[in-house]
Amino acid sequence: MLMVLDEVLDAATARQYRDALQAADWQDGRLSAGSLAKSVKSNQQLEPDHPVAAALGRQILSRLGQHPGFLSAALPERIYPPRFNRYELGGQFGLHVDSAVMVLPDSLQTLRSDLSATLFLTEPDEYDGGELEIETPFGAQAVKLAAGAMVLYPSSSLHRVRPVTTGARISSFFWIQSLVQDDAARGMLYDLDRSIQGLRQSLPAEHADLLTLTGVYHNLLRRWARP
Ligand SMILES: O=C(O)CCC(=O)C(=O)O
Ligand SMILES: [Fe+2]
Repeated sequence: MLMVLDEVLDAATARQYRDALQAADWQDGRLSAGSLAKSVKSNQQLEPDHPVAAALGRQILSRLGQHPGFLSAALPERIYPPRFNRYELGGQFGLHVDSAVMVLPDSLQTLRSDLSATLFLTEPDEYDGGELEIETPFGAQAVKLAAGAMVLYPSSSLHRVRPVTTGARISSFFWIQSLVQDDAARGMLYDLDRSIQGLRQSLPAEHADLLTLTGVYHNLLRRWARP
């Protein structure tokens, strides 16, 4: 399931982030690529412990922790500390698949990548190209979002970033280990949760059907969650 979350950051905050990032010192993205990605990757990244990256990464995590749509869609167990990349002057990231298991920085803990995320920090009209193209069972989907919006997609998908031919595309990217590993099960829980939230707008809180559906949601999550 491919999911777009609008306004993870409001436009003004995204602009502040972009300005702070533009002024930071970037390094070749190949330095952090695995052997497959290295051959197809031409972009720039900030070092994980760069002070700007560390500060903005913490702010993004705290926003996500309060974002009902993100929590419901991702059911996050662990989140990789957000990283930042920039593509310009024809920079791109060819077709690849993300590593399945990652070691969390400064820790011996691992993270299984269930979901990959890109949070766009530059507006679509600031650059040409730069679409994140994700292969899905229904064909390739090209994603290019407003600054502050984020896409979540299964880490099992092949994906690429098309060359940025003018301007610069700056984003944050990271991975999520979900409490519910199976994409289809997670998608059904998301649909159920959204329907329950919708019914809550029009039904009394103690409506018997609403209580039953809420119980079904939690009991399915209890059955499928694997912390
Ligand atoms: O820049 C993006 O949107 C995606 C980056 C990516 O695919 C990766 O770093 O593995
Ligand atoms: Fe990737």
